[in-house]
Parts: sequence; structure tokens; C-alpha cells
Amino acid sequence: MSENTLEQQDEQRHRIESTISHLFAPEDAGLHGALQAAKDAGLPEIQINPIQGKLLQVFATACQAHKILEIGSLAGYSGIWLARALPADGHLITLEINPQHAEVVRSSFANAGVGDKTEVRVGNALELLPTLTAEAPFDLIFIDADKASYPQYLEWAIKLSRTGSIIIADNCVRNGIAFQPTADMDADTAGLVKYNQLTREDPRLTTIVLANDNDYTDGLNVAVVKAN
Ligand SMILES: C[S@@+](CC[C@H](N)C(=O)[O-])C[C@H]1O[C@@H](n2cnc3c(N)ncnc32)[C@H](O)[C@@H]1O
Repeated sequence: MSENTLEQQDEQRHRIESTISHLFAPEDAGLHGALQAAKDAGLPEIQINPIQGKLLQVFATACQAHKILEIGSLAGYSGIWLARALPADGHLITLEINPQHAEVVRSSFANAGVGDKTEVRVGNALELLPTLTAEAPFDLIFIDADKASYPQYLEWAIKLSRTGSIIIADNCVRNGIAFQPTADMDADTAGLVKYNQLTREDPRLTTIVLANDNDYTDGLNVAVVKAN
């Protein structure tokens, strides 16, 4: 029997991933609407994928999240996944620096039926985070904004957490460059490398990186707060 070519293996992997996505993480009209609104507004297509969205919901459910904080909203796609994991009296705050993005997010949240339990705060997350202490602790914090600031976002995420909170950050693999410090790395890569190092070494956290695919193109860093 002849061995599968690389192309056939790729096709098979893609088929299995699509099946998992279709079976376990189907997108409804609200999520499709957020993607279409992003396209119509000319926003970049850099949102998480459906399997990651479902994974966020699984983690939110695991820590019985009532309060969720997101850093980096874009068009509200990940925010909708997260908000849907909340109970009726739950609340999601999402921070977004770009006012145009924030407008799209608000309307996508309303279209998806999660307008009542969500709030978009506009500004630089590094300036907004210190204003959130009275609303802490957050049960789950999702970090997905500028990569250079990830180490500072981690510091705030821990401050705004409780024991058992889950801190998740996107783009923490990037074909392996997020683990390899080099003399000439750019600020984004330096932020990711430092983030992975800090979450690995901080005794208050237990952390793993989950790749999105077998090629390790990218993935999520998932840290649980052990003690706070
Ligand atoms: C990768 S996108 C977020 C994608 C979104 N989480 C999703 O998956 O649907 C990053 C977002 O972070 C925002 N952003 C970048 N720097 C920021 C900052 N300093 N403070 C707040 N938001 C920021 C960008 O404007 C952009 O909308």
C-alpha cells in the first residue's frame, strides 16, 4: 500500500479539524454576524478560530466564571464566545483601544443577544486596567491585544484574579519564535517570549501552552492561578 503524500496528509488533517469544528464548535448567526460586520468595516481577520472560542467557553465553565475580562476586542468575535459561557447575571468587560472597533463590537454583541451582559471600555488597556480593581476579581481573563505589553498585562491579570482564576493569552507559539529569545527580536516577540517565561516560572501559576495545530503555527498560553 502506498504511503500518503504530504499533500494528502495535509488534506486529512484539515478535514478532521473541520469536522471537530463543525461538531463541537458550530458558529451561529451571532458569530457569523460579528465576522461579517468586521469584514464590512474593513477590520483585519485576526480573530480566534471557532475551536479556540469553544475552548474559552470550556475554561470559563470550568472556573464557573461570573466575571470575565478581555483585553483586545477587535469585532467582538471572541467576546461573544466568552459571554455565552456566562450565567444570566454574569458580566464581561472587554478593553479596546480603537473606537471604531469598539463600535463594531457593541453592535455585534447586541446582534448576538449578549448586549446586556457585556461592556466595551475604550482606551489603552494599560491605562484602563488600574481602574478595574474595584470590580475584581475576574474569574477568567483573556489577553489578545498588543503583544509587546503582554508581560504587563500578566501582572495586572494576576492582580485582578482570585485563586482558581484562569488567564489565557493568544499567539503564544508563533511557529516557535515565542520561545526563542534572540538579540534582534522585535518588541512583539520579546513580549511573547517574556510572557511564556513569566507564566512558566511564576510559583503562583500552573501553566501550559496549547498549540492550535500540528504545525505549531500558533496557540494559547493557559495559566491557572494556584494562590492569590
Ligand atoms: C487580535 S485583535 C483581538 C481579537 C479578538 N480577541 C477576537 O479573537 O475576536 C487585537 C485587538 O486589540 C486591540 N488593541 C491593541 N493594542 C491595544 C491596547 N494597548 N489596549 C487595548 N486594545 C488594544 C486592537 O485594536 C485589536 O482590536
